[in-house]
Amino acid sequence: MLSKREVFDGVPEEYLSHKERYENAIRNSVVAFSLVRKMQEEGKTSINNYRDVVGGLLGSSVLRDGSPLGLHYIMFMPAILNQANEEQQEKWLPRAWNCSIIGSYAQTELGHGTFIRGLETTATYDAATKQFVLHSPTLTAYKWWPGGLGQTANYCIVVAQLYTKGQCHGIHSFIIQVRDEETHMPLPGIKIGEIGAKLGLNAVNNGFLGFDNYRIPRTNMLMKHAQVLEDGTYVKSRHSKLNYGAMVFVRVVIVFDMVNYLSKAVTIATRFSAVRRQCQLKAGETECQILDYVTQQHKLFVSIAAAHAFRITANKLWLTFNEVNEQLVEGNLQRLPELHALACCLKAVTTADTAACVERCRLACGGHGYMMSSSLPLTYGLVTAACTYEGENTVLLLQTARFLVKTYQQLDSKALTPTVAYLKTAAAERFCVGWSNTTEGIIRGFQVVAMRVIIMSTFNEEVQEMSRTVSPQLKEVLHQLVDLYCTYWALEKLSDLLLYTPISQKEVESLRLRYEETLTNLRPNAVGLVDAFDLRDEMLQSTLGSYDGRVYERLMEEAMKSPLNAEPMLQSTLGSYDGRVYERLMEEAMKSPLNAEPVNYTFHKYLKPFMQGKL
Ligand SMILES: CCCCC/C=C/C(=O)SCCNC(=O)CCNC(=O)[C@H](O)C(C)(C)COP(=O)(O)OP(=O)(O)OC[C@H]1O[C@@H](n2cnc3c(N)ncnc32)[C@H](O)[C@@H]1OP(=O)(O)O
Ligand SMILES: Cc1cc2nc3c(=O)[nH]c(=O)nc-3n(C[C@H](O)[C@H](O)[C@H](O)COP(=O)(O)OP(=O)(O)OC[C@H]3O[C@@H](n4cnc5c(N)ncnc54)[C@H](O)[C@@H]3O)c2cc1C
Repeated sequence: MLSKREVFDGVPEEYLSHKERYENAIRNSVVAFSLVRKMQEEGKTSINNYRDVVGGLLGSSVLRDGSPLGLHYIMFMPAILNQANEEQQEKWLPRAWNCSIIGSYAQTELGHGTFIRGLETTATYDAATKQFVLHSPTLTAYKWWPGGLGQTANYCIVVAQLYTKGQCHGIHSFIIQVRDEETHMPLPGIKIGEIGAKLGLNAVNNGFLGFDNYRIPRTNMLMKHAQVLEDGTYVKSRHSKLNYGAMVFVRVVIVFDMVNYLSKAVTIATRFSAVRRQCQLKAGETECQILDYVTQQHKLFVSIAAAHAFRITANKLWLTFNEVNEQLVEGNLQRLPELHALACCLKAVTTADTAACVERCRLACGGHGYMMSSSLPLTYGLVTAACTYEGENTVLLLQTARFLVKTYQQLDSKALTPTVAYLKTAAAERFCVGWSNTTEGIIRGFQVVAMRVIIMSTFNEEVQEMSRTVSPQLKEVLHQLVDLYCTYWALEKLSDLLLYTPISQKEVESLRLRYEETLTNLRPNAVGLVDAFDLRDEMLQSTLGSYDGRVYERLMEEAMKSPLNAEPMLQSTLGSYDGRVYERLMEEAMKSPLNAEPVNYTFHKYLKPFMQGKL
């Protein structure tokens, strides 16, 4: 539906100013998300399947550098669903769902991201007026990063330290209006703006937000789990981490996003490698397709396998997420720590691997991969952001490690849930069972090492299952992909396997041979495998990766669109000699042209009619 709409104006985004990019993004987002509303009216989408619909739109080329409306769907609505009581959901969800209000999620502050218990924003209950007073006591307490908050959202979920009857009860969430619904002007007591240009996601309109003793009604605290009664009495949640549910949801969604980005990148690089010819094996011969070089296959094929492995794992994670949430509704919190550990681990592993794979795809395209028109630099900008947002990867891996160590310590006393059941056998098998160079053998080795096993065994099990119903030819290719994924990681993580399993030098050598043979066996199907991702040219938006292979013609056509470039400046807000990091970040943010006016014209022209259902 999107590709039939007139959303592109023909000028590559790279040549637009920061402000124009925002304005373009609002226009395109309104067109794209009005489709969600249309599908909703036609009964084609509901709150239950909107992950697919919204995920698809956000991953589409129309919103190729992100969307200022993304957070509204990805975090604002899920936070209301997860943290608001029934009455609050009835009040806010219909308005959010039809976009008559647009929201963001404001948790991170200028001085605090990972350690959320250390947030500085306060929400102090005033029983006399039945209001909370929101305040940012310092510069480092300013909210910093929330998507769409700069000039787009008029509401947001704010995470703040709750004070009542003189006591702090830790961080809680509040729904807060930041702009007037009619004029879109910031409300008194609210200081709001955009944080400025970034490595990628420049259309997202990430914002900052400060409060000057700003008052909201008591009922704007999200009270599904913990409550503040009218007289200021605090009622505790049955589990302090239930309020973190929206973060867990987004971590699951991110795994799906990575499948999308990885399949795009590897489609572009594989198609290009079939077109590109470089070097002669013998003088006078035609130059070779670079896809025929084993080194090139080594760069690319693991990404094809990983895209399938991640998709299968994402689906399984989604099922687990829904199962555990159903149990939470029934009051059973037993699997919450497992879900948290799984979501942290898979978000971290898939974003880190995707970022590495996308960069390899870019390098695999040589100089042309460095062109913005290849779409690979932009894709890298998007995936590397995911290594940081929604929980920095190292920190998330430490959360999973904490859960694994705790589980391991209780191995004999506790029944293990399916995703960690391998710990029991792995502990018993360590060094006792010999090494085997088969897929199952490698998985067993990784169970001992306890790394990446989730993804690998899920991929293997699912392919075994599929093999029962598909043609022998397809079965063979699917098994080659699983083999490739497992042998690749066995060779990458040799030091772990050498430390913790009895793998021998001879077995390592034969593993290398097996890996190279699998690359060669996959070569004839490489282009077919990426075609099978079924990504339309309009979605890829790449000069290198289009289906028809007109790489050189497209590169020239794109080059012809270039105006003269302004010279870039080399400056850093973070690294100056005087250490005025936060002051400089704020000074730079204030230079953003978007902050020069309190309301951008796109609000009146697009957002407001959209929010009022007139578009
Ligand atoms: C298109 C996509 C757009 C995406 C836009 C991006 C949006 C954002 O980035 S929003 C901001 C996201 N921010 C973060 O993700 C912050 C990361 N930090 C955290 O999640 C947490 O602070 C933490 C997990 C690193 C630690 O939390 P903390 O409260 O300090 O934890 P404690 O040390 O007090 O307790 C640890 C205890 O709690 C368990 N736990 C932590 N989180 C959860 C959870 N979500 N669910 C269940 N359990 C959780 C943890 O496992 C520990 O348990 P025990 O070992 O039993 O003590
Ligand atoms: C593109 C983008 C969009 C975002 N969107 C939003 C949004 O919509 N809403 C929102 O609220 N936030 C948002 N964020 C903020 C994001 O959630 C944080 O940046 C993220 O949680 C990491 O926190 P930080 O920046 O404070 O990093 P830090 O925690 O300061 O990390 C810096 C370094 O310290 C290390 N480190 C930190 N703690 C530990 C530890 N305990 N042990 C070992 N190492 C540690 C990290 O590994 C990292 O190497 C966004 C960020 C980005 C980049």
